[in-house]
Amino acid sequence: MDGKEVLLNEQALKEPTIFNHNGNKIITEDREINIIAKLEEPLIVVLGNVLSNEECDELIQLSKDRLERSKIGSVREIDDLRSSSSMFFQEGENEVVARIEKRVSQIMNIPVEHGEGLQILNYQIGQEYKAHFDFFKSTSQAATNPRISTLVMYLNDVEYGGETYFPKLGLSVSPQKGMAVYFEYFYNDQTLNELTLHGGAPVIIGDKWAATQWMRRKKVN
Ligand SMILES: O=C(O)CCC(=O)C(=O)O
Ligand SMILES: [Fe+2]
Repeated sequence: MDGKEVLLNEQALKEPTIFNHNGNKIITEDREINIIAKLEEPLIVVLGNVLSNEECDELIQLSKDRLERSKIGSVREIDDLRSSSSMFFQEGENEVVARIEKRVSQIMNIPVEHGEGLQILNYQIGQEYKAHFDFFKSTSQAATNPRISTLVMYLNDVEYGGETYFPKLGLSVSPQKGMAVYFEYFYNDQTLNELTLHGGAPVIIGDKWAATQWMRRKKVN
């Protein structure tokens, strides 16, 4: 190989991803998910038809009396970074949660047992989640079982604001009921992981409901 060929090969070589779906659909046990848009590296995938309208409404109903001010980090502290309210479901807590966990595990290609409980988030006007990384600091205790990927599902349409934005990539995803955005940050190349910096933009009109699934490298507990 001459120098030029080596260079071309290096450029063509992408790191393997956890997400393993090609084509325009993901066929899970109980639903066909649409692959709408992809950024290749770091991999970010916009997905449609992840949840039915009824599932979105049910998740809101089941969580709305259990919301508390959101916390951050592996030690769960209150911080200005995040002004939303949220709650976690226990794994398999009820029928709809169990069904969604199973589907999400097939989308994310990671066993259900590696998931932190499904988290429901509610943002009122002006509330936001400032730009952050979902992975833990390498110095934190939780880093022995790192977070590797995230799926943010939208449970309602937000009239204005509330986008999930990736400031280093100039990308933002508007919340649409039943749709989701997937991203992963388990690359060997740490610069790729750092490109997954993201936030939930302030809601300007309406309110925003979302469900987040964070996956870990190993089983949780
Ligand atoms: O609300 C959003 O759009 C983003 C949520 C998020 O970043 C998270 O739950 O980690
Ligand atoms: Fe996040």
